Amino acid sequence: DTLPGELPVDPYEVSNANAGAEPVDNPDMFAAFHGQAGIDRIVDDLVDRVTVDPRIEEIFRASDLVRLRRTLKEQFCYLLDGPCDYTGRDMVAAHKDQGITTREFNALVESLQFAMDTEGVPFAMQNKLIAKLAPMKRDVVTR
Ligand code: HEM
Repeated sequence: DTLPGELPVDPYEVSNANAGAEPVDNPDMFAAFHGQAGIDRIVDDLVDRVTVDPRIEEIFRASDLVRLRRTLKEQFCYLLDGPCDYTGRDMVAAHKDQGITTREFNALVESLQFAMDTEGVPFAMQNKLIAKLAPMKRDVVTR
């Protein structure tokens, strides 16, 4: 559910299909990310990094970071086959007005890798999440 401080958004259909991929087919992934607490730390670290990264911070200036943290935590938990549903918007809708480039996409992935390293997620498990996210590039990158 929405958290205190979240800004309202236009109505949309809530569905796990909005997460952009099916969960990983690996029962060890959720534990490898240290469960919901680990995912929460990774997402918070990721958002902290991208919002100060001079390559991309401007893109996040107008966004609702309370909502972004919540929906990213849900999405990662869902994709890692954890006990979550994703309630956010689909990847096209979430990124369509942002003019994101491939370089900017790669900058965010780099921050995610730092965040997963900091959490101590094994490299092979990191790569399985990255492999889930990589095809979403076509929905996120618009220029
Ligand atoms: C595969 C990579 C990515 C994933 C999985 C992802 C995921 C998400 C999610 C779950 C949301 C929130 C959806 C909602 O509010 O309902 C979101 C919003 C957003 N994303 Fe991404 N994202 C990705 C790449 C990027 C990149 C590369 C950038 C910029 C460099 C970016 C910038 C943003 C911004 C600024 C918002 C907030 C939009 C708003 O305030 O309306 N995202 N993203």
